Amino acid sequence: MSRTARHDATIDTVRVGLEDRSYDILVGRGLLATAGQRMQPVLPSRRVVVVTDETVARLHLPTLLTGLDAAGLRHDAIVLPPGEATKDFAHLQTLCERTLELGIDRGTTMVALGGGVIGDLTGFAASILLRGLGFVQIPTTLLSQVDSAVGGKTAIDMPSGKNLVGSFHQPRLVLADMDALATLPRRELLAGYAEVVKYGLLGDIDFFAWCEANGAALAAGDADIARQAVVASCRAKAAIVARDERETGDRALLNLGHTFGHALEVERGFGGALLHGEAVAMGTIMAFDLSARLGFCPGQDAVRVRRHFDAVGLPTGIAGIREPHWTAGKLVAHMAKDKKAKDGRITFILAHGIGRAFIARDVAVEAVTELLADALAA
Ligand SMILES: NC(=O)c1ccc[n+]([C@@H]2O[C@H](COP(=O)([O-])OP(=O)(O)OC[C@H]3O[C@@H](n4cnc5c(N)ncnc54)[C@H](O)[C@@H]3O)[C@@H](O)[C@H]2O)c1
Ligand SMILES: O=C(O)C(=O)C[C@@H](O)[C@H](O)[C@H](O)COP(=O)(O)O
Ligand SMILES: [Zn+2]
Repeated sequence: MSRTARHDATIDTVRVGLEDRSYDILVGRGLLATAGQRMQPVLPSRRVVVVTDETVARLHLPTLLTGLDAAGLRHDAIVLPPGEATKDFAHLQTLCERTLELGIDRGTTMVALGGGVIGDLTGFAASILLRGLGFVQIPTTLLSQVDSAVGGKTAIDMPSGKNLVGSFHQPRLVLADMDALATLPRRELLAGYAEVVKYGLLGDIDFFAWCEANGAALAAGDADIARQAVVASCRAKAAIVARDERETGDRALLNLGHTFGHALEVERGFGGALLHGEAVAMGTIMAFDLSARLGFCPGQDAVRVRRHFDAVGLPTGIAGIREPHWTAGKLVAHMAKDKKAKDGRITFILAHGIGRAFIARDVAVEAVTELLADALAA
């Protein structure tokens, strides 16, 4: 079975079906405080190393540690600086050295407590430490709950591109505690929402309509709407990952908005001026605009996508972030380093309409350059 889902009063369970690497995603409240007991069945020993960032450590680490104590688990914590700049080689080295100094063994489990930065970095460290440790994801941002904690892509950024060094390494459990979202700044909530909308845009027009109806409430902090969004997103991602774990086909659809978005992130630098989800929102609009220009997609669908991102308060154009030295050519050069590129050609995720994304390998670079030049001039 590729996935299952059941509901038991407060906790939803979504199964990621990957044979002997299958695992559950639990979505609900109070999961940090009960994490030790919930993790125990997937731990090879009673020892865990929690990795988090300074902000999350202050807000949520004490609750998690209480939960680990309650289950009698031995734990250490490693706290790193917050932000995208931490997802680099230097912090990977620090994390590996500090973990090894703790005297771990192959039965030790790494626990990522935080957003996608901590999850991607910790997952990658877990995949290489002692040639592979188990790890558990405890995502605390909307983005990490709906996307990065699920599916086993782990990575660090390189100066030349996003996620260019990494591995596929599935977690053994994902605990998405909805209580954690209560402390998340609105800008981060919105950035995560861009990846929620992605699931509707790539394959489910009804879910996009749900987003149009509920996005404003989610952005305003409605916890029940957020929970529904997390469950629906995890179901959508689990289904894709179960049929294409290593992105040999369909999984590339999850990259909708990312060919453009990653190029914007690299050009802007990894310092927080542009969040990943914000770049994905801008990139998704560009992908729909390009689809419309190339005649694949009705122009009204591209307008509808832009209108929704605009309505919830996500940035929709690059005017606010571009710097004077940016050119369409530079952005295209970044895209050429994208991991989806094949035989020297950039791969794009385009759409025949809302909910109908497809993988396009033969897009004329002139059309992309023209679109970017227009966006830069707007
Ligand atoms: N592996 C994947 O499949 C995948 C998918 C999507 C994105 N990503 C990656 O995820 C990263 C972005 O993740 P992100 O958006 O979670 O960013 P992040 O990890 O930088 O977290 C955003 C900010 O929110 C703070 N924070 C986290 N939880 C909080 C909470 N509960 N309350 C208050 N503050 C909190 C963090 O300290 C940080 O400053 C990018 O590097 C992106 O490439 C990976
Ligand atoms: O899980 C996936 O597959 C994704 O593409 C999810 C994306 O939201 C995420 O940003 C991912 O890290 C991008 O992957 P990459 O392979 O382009 O680095
Ligand atoms: Zn993403």
